[in-house]
Amino acid sequence: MSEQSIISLKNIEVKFQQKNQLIHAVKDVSLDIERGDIYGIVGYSGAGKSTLVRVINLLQKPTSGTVLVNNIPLAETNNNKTTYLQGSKLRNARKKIGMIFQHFNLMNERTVADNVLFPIARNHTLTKEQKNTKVADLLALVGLSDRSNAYPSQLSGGQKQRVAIARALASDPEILISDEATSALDPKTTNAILALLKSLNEKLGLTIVLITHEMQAVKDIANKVAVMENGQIIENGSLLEIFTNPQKQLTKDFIDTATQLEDGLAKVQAQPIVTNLQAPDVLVQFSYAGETTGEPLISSLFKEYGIVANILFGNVEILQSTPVGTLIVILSGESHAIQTALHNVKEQGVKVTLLKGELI
Ligand SMILES: Nc1ncnc2c1ncn2[C@@H]1O[C@H](COP(=O)(O)OP(=O)(O)OP(=O)(O)O)[C@@H](O)[C@H]1O
Repeated sequence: MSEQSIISLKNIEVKFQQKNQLIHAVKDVSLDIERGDIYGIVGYSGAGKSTLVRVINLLQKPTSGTVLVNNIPLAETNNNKTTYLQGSKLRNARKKIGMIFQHFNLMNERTVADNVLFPIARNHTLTKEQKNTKVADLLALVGLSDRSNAYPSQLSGGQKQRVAIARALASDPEILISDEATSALDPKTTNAILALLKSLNEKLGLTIVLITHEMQAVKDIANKVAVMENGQIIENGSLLEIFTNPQKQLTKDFIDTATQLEDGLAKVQAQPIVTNLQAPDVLVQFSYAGETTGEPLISSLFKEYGIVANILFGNVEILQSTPVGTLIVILSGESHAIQTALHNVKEQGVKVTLLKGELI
C-alpha cells in the first residue's frame, strides 16, 4: 500500500453460492486508490465491477481479502479467517464513502431538498438551520438551487443524478463511488455529469471510483484506469499509460471504441482508394503521444523520404494534458524509402501498425 492510498484492496475474493452453482465474481483483486484519484474501472456487464466496488464500503462482504479505507480495516483476512468491521465503527467508516447509481435511487415521495437532507436528518450535531443551509449549499454546488421543492418525477435524468450526487455528498464523504452513474443518460447530459464529478474532485479533493462499461467516460475525467474481465483486473495504470500502450486485447477494444478508431477504420477500409491499394503503397496507422505530433510527422515523410501521405482518418485527444493522436494514412513512394521512413518514425517513438499492403 502506498502512503497516499485512501483505498487499499488486497487479494479480494467474492464467491456467491447459488443453489447448485458457485459464482466466483471477484478473483484475487488487489488495487490501491490514492487520495484525489478519479479511478475508472472498466469492463463488460458481468465482469464483477459492481461487486468489487461494493466491497469498498462492505455493502458486499468479501469472502476473503483485506479492505482498508483511510487505513481502517473494514475487512481483514488473517490465518484464513476473515473478520469485518461492524456496528457504529462500520457506520462511521461508511459515512466517508458516498455512492451514486445508474437509476438514481431517489425517494419519489420526497422533494429534492428532503432527498438531500435524508442522510443528515438524524444528525444531532447539526441544528435544523445548519442542515437546511447544508442542503441549500449542496443544491447550489450541483446547480439545482431552483428545484429544491420539486419532486423527482418532475426532473430530467441529469437533474435526478445531480440530486443523487448532492445526497451522496451530504455526509461529507472523502470517496464517491459512481456505479454506472451516466449509463442511463444521453451523451450531452453524460458530459455535464462527468464535468460535475471532475469539478467536485478538484474543489473538494473528492476521490472518485468510477465504474462503467464505457471507456469514453473514463477517458474524459479519470487519471487512472483498471480493466476488469471475468472477476479479475487484467490491466491497470495511469490513463496515459493505458491509452498509449495497452497490453490486453480487451483494453485495446475499449480504447478503439472510445477513440472511434474502430468506426474510422471500418470506413477507411471500405474506401475504393484502400480496396484498390497497389504495391508498394501501404495503409498504416500511426499512434503517437506527447511531443511527437501529427503534422511534422507527415511533412517529414515528404521532405526527408519523398513519401506522400494521404490522411484518411485522424484523431487527437488530450489526455492528462498530453496530446495522444492516431492517424490512418496511405503512404506512396519508393518501397525502400517507405521502409526506411517507417523504421525511423518508430525510432522517434511513434507506434506503426501496418494495416494493408506489404513492406517489400
Ligand atoms: N448477490 C449475488 N448473488 C449471486 N450472484 C451475484 C450476485 N451479485 C453479482 N452476482 C454475479 O457476479 C458476477 C459479477 O456481477 P457484477 O454485477 O459485479 O458485474 P458488473 O461488471 O458490475 O456487471 P453489470 O454492469 O452488469 O452489473 C455476475 O455473474 C453476477 O451474476
